Amino acid sequence: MAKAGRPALAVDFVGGATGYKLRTGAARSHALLKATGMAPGRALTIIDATAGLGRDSFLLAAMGATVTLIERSPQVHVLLAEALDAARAESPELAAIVARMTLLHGDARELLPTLQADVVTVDPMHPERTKTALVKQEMRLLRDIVGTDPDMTELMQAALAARCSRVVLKWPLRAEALQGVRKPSHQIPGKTVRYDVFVQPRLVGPDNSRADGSLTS
Ligand SMILES: C[S@@+](CC[C@H](N)C(=O)[O-])C[C@H]1O[C@@H](n2cnc3c(N)ncnc32)[C@H](O)[C@@H]1O
Repeated sequence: MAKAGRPALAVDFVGGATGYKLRTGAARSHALLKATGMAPGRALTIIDATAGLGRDSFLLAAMGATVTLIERSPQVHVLLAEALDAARAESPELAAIVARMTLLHGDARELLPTLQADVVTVDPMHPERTKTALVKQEMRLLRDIVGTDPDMTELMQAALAARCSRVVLKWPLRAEALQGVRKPSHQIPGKTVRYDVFVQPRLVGPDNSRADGSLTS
């Protein structure tokens, strides 16, 4: 429930910032696309391990990816489910995007070992900035519900152990690297956040098969 005098947290794929990015074409040059390795004609499968307000997932699905969203907060999961339903009913274009999105409720640390995708994205709640006015209101509302994600290192370790070829961590531009997580392969800076990209070593099984089922020579 919203605190007195404060608006309630809302997830909106039809209007708002998400809709704006799509309408103006700004989505096509978004740094997240580069970080995930998306390119025209390259439809990736992506697991968004921290779905939150679903904006990153929606952007990726709108650009052609098939996205599995994982959210552990029951309240946020309900908001996401309702927003997906609303977008599905809004127009055939939005329904086509939503058809590429699958929402799961649960803890990604437990679900990731059961899933497989090209890319896993992780965007935990970022450390609070000293100038709290700079934190967008919707992030403050989200933090009131989900807290601070103190187990984000464990989540990153689960992501790095998952069956995927790339992990992307969204993190504040100038923040220290997460303790207990290996160095990223490279970083892609945005205006206020950066994307730490971890290219995964190719997994080869005892029978010379790779994680994707193909055989090594
Ligand atoms: C910063 S928000 C993500 C915002 C999202 N990238 C977006 O575009 O709206 C982080 C979200 O991840 C969720 N979360 C954190 N750790 C999680 C975990 N281990 N499993 C599932 N969800 C998790 C939190 O409940 C919160 O809703």
